[in-house]
Amino acid sequence: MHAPGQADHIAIRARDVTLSLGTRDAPVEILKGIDLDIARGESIAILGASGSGKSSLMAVLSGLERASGGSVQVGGVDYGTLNEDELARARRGHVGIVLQAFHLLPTMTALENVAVPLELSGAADAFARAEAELVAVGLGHRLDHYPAQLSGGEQQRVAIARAVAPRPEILFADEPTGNLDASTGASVTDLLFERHRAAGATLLIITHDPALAERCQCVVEMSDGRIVSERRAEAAAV
Ligand SMILES: Nc1ncnc2c1ncn2[C@@H]1O[C@H](COP(=O)(O)OP(=O)(O)OP(=O)(O)O)[C@@H](O)[C@H]1O
Repeated sequence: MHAPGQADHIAIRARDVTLSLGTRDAPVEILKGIDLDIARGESIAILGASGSGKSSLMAVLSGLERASGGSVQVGGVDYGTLNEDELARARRGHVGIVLQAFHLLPTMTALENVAVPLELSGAADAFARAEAELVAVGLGHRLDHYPAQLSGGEQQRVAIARAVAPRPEILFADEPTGNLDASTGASVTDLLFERHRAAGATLLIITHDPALAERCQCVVEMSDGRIVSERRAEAAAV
Protein backbone atom coordinates (compact mmCIF):
# COMPACT_ATOMS: atom_id res chain seq x y z
CA MET A 1 0.00 0.00 0.00
CA HIS A 2 3.03 2.26 0.16
CA ALA A 3 3.75 4.38 -2.88
CA PRO A 4 7.36 4.01 -3.99
CA GLY A 5 10.10 6.61 -4.49
CA GLN A 6 9.73 10.26 -3.68
CA ALA A 7 6.32 9.82 -2.06
CA ASP A 8 8.14 8.36 0.94
CA HIS A 9 8.94 11.81 2.29
CA ILE A 10 5.33 12.92 1.92
CA ALA A 11 3.15 12.68 5.02
CA ILE A 12 -0.05 13.82 3.34
CA ARG A 13 -0.89 14.07 -0.34
CA ALA A 14 -4.26 15.43 -1.47
CA ARG A 15 -5.23 15.45 -5.14
CA ASP A 16 -8.32 17.23 -6.43
CA VAL A 17 -10.13 16.52 -3.17
CA THR A 18 -13.78 17.47 -3.06
CA LEU A 19 -16.28 17.24 -0.22
CA SER A 20 -19.99 17.56 -0.68
CA LEU A 21 -22.30 17.45 2.35
CA GLY A 22 -25.91 18.32 2.97
CA THR A 23 -28.72 16.35 1.39
CA ARG A 24 -28.99 14.71 -2.01
CA ASP A 25 -31.53 17.34 -3.03
CA ALA A 26 -29.53 20.21 -1.58
CA PRO A 27 -25.84 19.26 -1.64
CA VAL A 28 -23.35 21.79 -0.32
CA GLU A 29 -19.97 21.85 -2.06
CA ILE A 30 -17.56 22.41 0.80
CA LEU A 31 -14.17 21.46 -0.66
CA LYS A 32 -13.77 22.24 -4.33
CA GLY A 33 -10.59 20.57 -5.58
CA ILE A 34 -7.80 20.63 -3.00
CA ASP A 35 -4.23 19.79 -4.07
CA LEU A 36 -1.70 19.70 -1.25
CA ASP A 37 1.57 17.95 -0.38
CA ILE A 38 2.78 18.04 3.20
CA ALA A 39 6.28 16.69 3.89
CA ARG A 40 7.03 14.43 6.84
CA GLY A 41 7.93 16.44 9.93
CA GLU A 42 6.74 19.70 8.39
CA SER A 43 4.62 22.24 10.27
CA ILE A 44 1.77 23.73 8.28
CA ALA A 45 -0.84 26.34 9.15
CA ILE A 46 -4.24 26.57 7.47
CA LEU A 47 -5.66 30.09 7.51
CA GLY A 48 -8.92 31.37 6.08
CA ALA A 49 -12.18 33.10 6.89
CA SER A 50 -14.88 31.39 8.89
CA GLY A 51 -16.68 28.90 6.65
CA SER A 52 -13.84 28.66 4.12
CA GLY A 53 -13.51 24.91 4.74
CA LYS A 54 -10.55 24.59 7.10
CA SER A 55 -12.14 22.16 9.57
CA SER A 56 -13.65 20.18 6.71
CA LEU A 57 -10.22 19.83 5.12
CA MET A 58 -8.78 18.64 8.42
CA ALA A 59 -11.60 16.12 8.81
CA VAL A 60 -10.84 14.68 5.36
CA LEU A 61 -7.05 14.64 5.82
CA SER A 62 -7.34 13.02 9.26
CA GLY A 63 -9.71 10.34 7.99
CA LEU A 64 -12.67 11.47 10.10
CA GLU A 65 -14.62 12.30 6.95
CA ARG A 66 -14.38 10.63 3.57
CA ALA A 67 -13.68 12.81 0.55
CA SER A 68 -16.46 12.85 -2.06
CA GLY A 69 -13.91 12.92 -4.87
CA GLY A 70 -10.17 12.98 -5.52
CA SER A 71 -7.59 11.15 -3.44
CA VAL A 72 -6.10 11.47 0.03
CA GLN A 73 -2.89 9.58 0.82
CA VAL A 74 -1.54 9.60 4.34
CA GLY A 75 1.82 7.96 4.95
CA GLY A 76 1.55 6.44 1.47
CA VAL A 77 -1.81 4.82 2.27
CA ASP A 78 -4.71 5.82 0.02
CA TYR A 79 -7.67 6.40 2.34
CA GLY A 80 -10.05 5.81 -0.55
CA THR A 81 -9.04 2.14 -0.78
CA LEU A 82 -9.79 1.41 2.90
CA ASN A 83 -13.02 0.14 4.41
CA GLU A 84 -14.27 1.64 7.71
CA ASP A 85 -12.29 -0.75 9.94
CA GLU A 86 -9.10 -0.27 7.94
CA LEU A 87 -9.58 3.49 8.02
CA ALA A 88 -10.05 3.43 11.80
CA ARG A 89 -6.87 1.34 12.12
CA ALA A 90 -4.96 3.69 9.81
CA ARG A 91 -6.00 6.60 12.07
CA ARG A 92 -5.42 4.93 15.41
CA GLY A 93 -1.96 5.64 16.69
CA HIS A 94 -0.92 7.37 13.45
CA VAL A 95 -2.97 10.53 13.75
CA GLY A 96 -3.34 12.72 16.86
CA ILE A 97 -6.02 15.38 17.06
CA VAL A 98 -6.29 18.46 19.32
CA LEU A 99 -9.52 20.46 19.14
CA GLN A 100 -10.48 23.90 20.36
CA ALA A 101 -12.96 22.52 22.92
CA PHE A 102 -10.49 20.02 24.49
CA HIS A 103 -13.02 17.10 24.49
CA LEU A 104 -11.71 15.45 27.65
CA LEU A 105 -13.93 12.84 29.29
CA PRO A 106 -15.34 14.54 32.42
CA THR A 107 -15.58 11.34 34.49
CA MET A 108 -11.91 10.48 34.03
CA THR A 109 -8.87 12.03 35.69
CA ALA A 110 -6.15 13.71 33.64
CA LEU A 111 -4.10 10.52 33.86
CA GLU A 112 -7.01 8.32 32.78
CA ASN A 113 -7.87 10.64 29.88
CA VAL A 114 -4.40 10.03 28.47
CA ALA A 115 -3.89 6.41 29.57
CA VAL A 116 -7.21 4.81 28.70
CA PRO A 117 -7.07 5.45 24.93
CA LEU A 118 -3.47 4.18 24.97
CA GLU A 119 -4.57 1.07 26.82
CA LEU A 120 -7.44 0.51 24.39
CA SER A 121 -4.96 0.66 21.53
CA GLY A 122 -3.05 -2.19 23.15
CA ALA A 123 -0.15 -0.40 24.87
CA ALA A 124 1.11 -2.51 27.79
CA ASP A 125 2.60 0.37 29.78
CA ALA A 126 -0.25 2.82 29.17
CA PHE A 127 -0.36 4.42 32.62
CA ALA A 128 3.41 4.88 32.87
CA ARG A 129 3.54 6.41 29.39
CA ALA A 130 0.56 8.64 30.13
CA GLU A 131 2.20 9.89 33.30
CA ALA A 132 5.42 10.67 31.41
CA GLU A 133 3.45 12.62 28.78
CA LEU A 134 1.64 14.62 31.46
CA VAL A 135 4.94 15.39 33.18
CA ALA A 136 6.29 16.54 29.78
CA VAL A 137 3.41 19.03 29.43
CA GLY A 138 3.98 20.32 32.98
CA LEU A 139 1.07 18.54 34.65
CA GLY A 140 2.87 16.01 36.82
CA HIS A 141 1.13 17.58 39.82
CA ARG A 142 -2.37 17.30 38.31
CA LEU A 143 -2.54 13.62 37.41
CA ASP A 144 -5.54 12.85 39.62
CA HIS A 145 -7.52 15.98 38.83
CA TYR A 146 -10.75 15.80 36.83
CA PRO A 147 -11.21 18.15 33.85
CA ALA A 148 -13.61 20.36 35.84
CA GLN A 149 -10.81 20.89 38.37
CA LEU A 150 -8.37 22.08 35.69
CA SER A 151 -8.03 25.46 33.99
CA GLY A 152 -8.66 25.75 30.24
CA GLY A 153 -4.91 25.86 29.56
CA GLU A 154 -4.35 22.80 31.72
CA GLN A 155 -7.18 20.93 29.96
CA GLN A 156 -5.61 21.72 26.60
CA ARG A 157 -2.27 20.43 27.89
CA VAL A 158 -3.98 17.16 28.82
CA ALA A 159 -5.51 17.05 25.33
CA ILE A 160 -2.05 17.58 23.80
CA ALA A 161 -0.56 14.85 25.99
CA ARG A 162 -3.39 12.52 24.92
CA ALA A 163 -2.84 13.32 21.23
CA VAL A 164 0.94 12.89 21.43
CA ALA A 165 1.05 9.81 23.69
CA PRO A 166 0.54 7.19 20.93
CA ARG A 167 3.50 8.79 19.03
CA PRO A 168 1.43 9.73 15.98
CA GLU A 169 3.17 10.58 12.73
CA ILE A 170 0.77 13.48 12.23
CA LEU A 171 -0.67 15.91 14.75
CA PHE A 172 -3.76 17.88 13.73
CA ALA A 173 -4.81 20.90 15.81
CA ASP A 174 -8.02 22.84 15.09
CA GLU A 175 -7.88 26.29 16.73
CA PRO A 176 -5.99 24.83 19.70
CA THR A 177 -5.79 28.22 21.43
CA GLY A 178 -9.27 29.43 20.44
CA ASN A 179 -10.71 29.00 23.95
CA LEU A 180 -7.69 30.36 25.81
CA ASP A 181 -6.52 33.84 26.79
CA ALA A 182 -3.51 35.23 24.93
CA SER A 183 -0.78 34.27 27.39
CA THR A 184 -2.18 30.78 28.11
CA GLY A 185 -2.62 30.33 24.34
CA ALA A 186 1.02 31.31 23.76
CA SER A 187 2.29 28.74 26.25
CA VAL A 188 0.02 26.04 24.78
CA THR A 189 1.39 26.94 21.33
CA ASP A 190 4.97 26.68 22.60
CA LEU A 191 4.12 23.28 24.01
CA LEU A 192 2.52 22.08 20.78
CA PHE A 193 5.63 23.01 18.77
CA GLU A 194 7.89 21.51 21.42
CA ARG A 195 6.02 18.19 21.35
CA HIS A 196 5.90 18.30 17.51
CA ARG A 197 9.68 18.70 17.38
CA ALA A 198 10.37 16.15 20.12
CA ALA A 199 8.27 13.53 18.35
CA GLY A 200 9.35 14.49 14.80
CA ALA A 201 5.64 14.50 13.90
CA THR A 202 4.10 16.43 11.05
CA LEU A 203 1.97 19.26 12.51
CA LEU A 204 -1.07 20.74 10.81
CA ILE A 205 -2.70 23.65 12.65
CA ILE A 206 -5.90 25.45 11.75
CA THR A 207 -5.77 28.96 13.09
CA HIS A 208 -7.11 32.47 12.78
CA ASP A 209 -3.93 33.76 14.42
CA PRO A 210 -1.35 35.06 11.89
CA ALA A 211 1.40 35.04 14.57
CA LEU A 212 0.83 31.32 15.16
CA ALA A 213 0.78 30.71 11.41
CA GLU A 214 4.14 32.48 11.01
CA ARG A 215 5.74 29.87 13.25
CA CYS A 216 4.92 27.18 10.69
CA GLN A 217 7.15 26.19 7.77
CA CYS A 218 4.22 26.35 5.37
CA VAL A 219 1.19 28.65 5.43
CA VAL A 220 -1.84 27.75 3.34
CA GLU A 221 -4.77 30.07 2.93
CA MET A 222 -8.26 28.85 2.07
CA SER A 223 -11.22 30.70 0.64
CA ASP A 224 -14.57 29.24 -0.35
CA GLY A 225 -13.42 25.61 -0.32
CA ARG A 226 -10.22 26.23 -2.27
CA ILE A 227 -6.55 26.82 -1.50
CA VAL A 228 -5.83 30.33 -2.71
CA SER A 229 -2.22 30.63 -1.57
CA GLU A 230 0.55 28.39 -0.31
CA ARG A 231 3.76 29.85 1.06
CA ARG A 232 6.81 28.05 2.40
CA ALA A 233 9.33 29.77 4.64
CA GLU A 234 13.05 29.29 3.94
CA ALA A 235 13.63 28.77 7.65
CA ALA A 236 10.65 28.95 9.94
CA ALA A 237 11.05 30.96 13.15
CA VAL A 238 9.88 28.25 15.52
N1 LIG B 1 -22.60 18.70 7.64
C1 LIG B 1 -22.65 19.81 6.90
N2 LIG B 1 -23.66 19.99 6.02
C2 LIG B 1 -23.72 21.09 5.25
N3 LIG B 1 -22.80 22.08 5.29
C3 LIG B 1 -21.78 21.96 6.15
C4 LIG B 1 -21.64 20.83 6.98
N4 LIG B 1 -20.52 20.99 7.73
C5 LIG B 1 -19.96 22.17 7.36
N5 LIG B 1 -20.73 22.77 6.42
C6 LIG B 1 -20.47 24.06 5.74
O1 LIG B 1 -19.20 23.96 5.14
C7 LIG B 1 -18.52 25.21 5.14
C8 LIG B 1 -17.13 25.02 5.69
O2 LIG B 1 -17.19 24.70 7.08
P1 LIG B 1 -15.87 24.51 7.94
O3 LIG B 1 -16.31 24.23 9.35
O4 LIG B 1 -14.98 23.53 7.28
O5 LIG B 1 -15.24 25.97 7.84
P2 LIG B 1 -14.06 26.62 8.67
O6 LIG B 1 -13.20 27.35 7.69
O7 LIG B 1 -13.39 25.58 9.52
O8 LIG B 1 -14.86 27.65 9.59
P3 LIG B 1 -14.57 28.20 11.07
O9 LIG B 1 -13.31 29.02 10.99
O10 LIG B 1 -15.78 29.05 11.36
O11 LIG B 1 -14.46 27.02 11.98
C9 LIG B 1 -19.39 26.14 5.97
O12 LIG B 1 -20.10 26.97 5.08
C10 LIG B 1 -20.31 25.21 6.73
O13 LIG B 1 -21.54 25.83 6.98
